[in-house]
Amino acid sequence: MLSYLASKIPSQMFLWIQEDTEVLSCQEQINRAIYWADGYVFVYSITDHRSYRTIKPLYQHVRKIHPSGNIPIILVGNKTDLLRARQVATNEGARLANELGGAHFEASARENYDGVSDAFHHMCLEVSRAIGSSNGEKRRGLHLVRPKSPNMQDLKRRFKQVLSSKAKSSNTSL
Ligand SMILES: Nc1nc2c(ncn2[C@@H]2O[C@H](COP(=O)(O)OP(=O)(O)OP(=O)(O)O)[C@@H](O)[C@H]2O)c(=O)[nH]1
Repeated sequence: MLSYLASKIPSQMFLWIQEDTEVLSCQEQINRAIYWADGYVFVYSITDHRSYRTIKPLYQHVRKIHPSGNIPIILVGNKTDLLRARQVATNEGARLANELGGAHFEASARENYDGVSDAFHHMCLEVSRAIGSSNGEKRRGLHLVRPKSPNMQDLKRRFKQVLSSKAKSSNTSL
């Protein structure tokens, strides 16, 4: 879920976060959750090309935290029910997934749960394969404390607050 949330955050957000002491802990929480995740589901909307372009910087952020790169990822293009509003072609999604080393899915969370379920089923198989082959070694040399219980709703609310306060301050400085 973290990656889902993260996929909605503009890449510049990470820079803003670094500049803002109050929000630093928020970034830290995100980084911890990234560190501890067993797999990543990157979600974009097929009706919003900007959301698609956000995936790569987010993936690079994840790779900074996991330089080895052998963490399961999948890429999901959501909102396939909105046929006429499509801005991201299926082959664009497939190409990016291939570049990032993961599988590509398209789904409509509104229409039915089959596509969502297929994507998560695939992710679960990949995660169990990765955990099975890691021999319990994965988290040795731990440098980040495991988050107790990431509250994604709270994180999302805080991100929205930060975005709106940044928007307000840039409006007033114009
Ligand atoms: N048509 C359609 N709408 C969807 C689909 N998935 C989500 N939505 C709608 O998209 C909007 C945002 O969905 P949320 O679940 O709130 O996702 P979010 O991450 O908060 O999205 P943003 O607020 O847009 O960043 C809601 O109005 C949902 O009903 C989908 O597959 N198809």
